Amino acid sequence: MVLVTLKKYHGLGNDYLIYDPNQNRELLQERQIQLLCRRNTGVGADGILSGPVLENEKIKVRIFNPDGSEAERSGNGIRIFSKYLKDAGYVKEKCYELWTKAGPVQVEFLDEDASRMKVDMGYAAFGADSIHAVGFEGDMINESVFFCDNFYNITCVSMGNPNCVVMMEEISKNKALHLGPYVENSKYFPNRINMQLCHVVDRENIQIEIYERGAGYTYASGTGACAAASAAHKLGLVGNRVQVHMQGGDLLVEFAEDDRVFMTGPVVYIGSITLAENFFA
Ligand SMILES: N[C@@H](CCC[C@H](N)C(=O)O)C(=O)O
Repeated sequence: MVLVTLKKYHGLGNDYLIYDPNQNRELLQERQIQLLCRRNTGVGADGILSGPVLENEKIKVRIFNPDGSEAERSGNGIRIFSKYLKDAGYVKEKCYELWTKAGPVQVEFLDEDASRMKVDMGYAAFGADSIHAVGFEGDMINESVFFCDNFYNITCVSMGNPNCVVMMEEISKNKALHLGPYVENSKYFPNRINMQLCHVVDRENIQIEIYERGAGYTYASGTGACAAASAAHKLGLVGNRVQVHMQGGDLLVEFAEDDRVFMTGPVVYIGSITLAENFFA
């Protein structure tokens, strides 16, 4: 009898399952990830964090979208996985380094129960090559691009993973649901892309709606928040400290003197799940 156990956490309503290979026997296959993430017939999640894999003194995590594809990075995923590492006793320090497919990030726990963290997300990159965009050269800042029904002003940002920030006067969930699939699967982005609709409220506040690659509409995104704030910062629309307002709540994004990006926000533990023996059958 093989019992599969998972933990569930969320960051501002962006929910993830933790699959710890040290507690379970086998690695999850693409089809199993899809089944687990289904809202009505599975456990339901915006993604799966598989780890920790402990190698050469590095702590590694793999990030999977609900369609089974692997993401290079996830901001909420990093905070969620960090809380799990604390809760499960893997990490005892106040600061530690976590390795994602896109390289390492530095995490600082801001309180005893690891429910709030500040993460050094590295630098935003705006080059077409950093998101493997086709048909563009150099930085993709404030480009007018046609998607489905209209021209949109976009700024593309790699936060380790690819993001397309669409600047708009008014944003809504319906607009994200309408435009998201066209942007995600556009011919310009053969690796697909995450989309953020972004409304700049003032120099300290922006509002975003998110449509994620491999996941669809989500309540919040850490890399999405950093990408949108970075786009607004690059365009000179915001200062060095930006509150990013999303359906699920707010993340603070800060820029250092050299434009290094820091993300601060919460994580909540939901519970532990043991799958029915025949769940994958
Ligand atoms: N929810 C995330 C981003 C997850 C990965 C994304 N869907 C991708 O494929 O890049 C976040 O909080 O950053």
